[in-house]
Amino acid sequence: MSEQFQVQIKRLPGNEDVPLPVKMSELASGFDLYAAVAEPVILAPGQRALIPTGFALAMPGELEAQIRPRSGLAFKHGITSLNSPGTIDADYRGEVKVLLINHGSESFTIERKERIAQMVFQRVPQIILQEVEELDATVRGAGGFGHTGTK
Ligand SMILES: O=c1ccn([C@H]2C[C@H](O)[C@@H](COP(=O)(O)OP(=O)(O)OP(=O)(O)O)O2)c(=O)[nH]1
Ligand SMILES: [Mg+2]
Repeated sequence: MSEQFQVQIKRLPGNEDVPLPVKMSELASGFDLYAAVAEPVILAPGQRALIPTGFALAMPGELEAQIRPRSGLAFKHGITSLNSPGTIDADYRGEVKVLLINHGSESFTIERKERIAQMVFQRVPQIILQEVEELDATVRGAGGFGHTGTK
């Protein structure tokens, strides 16, 4: 059994009909998120919209939640999360929202209670940034952005 964490979830008023996030298989990484839009939202090609989920979270301080796209929506319709992975900070108590964009060639309608994205919890190590005058030398040095190949 892997490590377990208690994460509190609060359904926001008026969303009793919207399912809370759910794992679709036993070992799924993510909890699928359901749209809590009052009315269907039509996303024309190139358009983006902030989609409410109808819930808020309180998680232990060593965690974050990431909002990731659903690959099926991306593959079939070009619908993805624009700021992927979206970051839900442990101290955020507002409604979790999903920033969707339509990269497809046809309009896509987001209906209430439709599964629009997934939420993966991650451990975030506590980091103390230490300012120094010099960094240690490495073979790579400052090489980056494709310097190891021609493409
Ligand atoms: O996909 C997302 C991304 C963020 N948030 C919420 C939770 C997160 O804790 C907060 C801030 O997100 P972020 O730090 O990415 O945005 P920012 O533009 O830096 O805003 P802020 O100045 O509020 O930190 O917004 C969402 O609900 N969904
Ligand atoms: Mg921020």
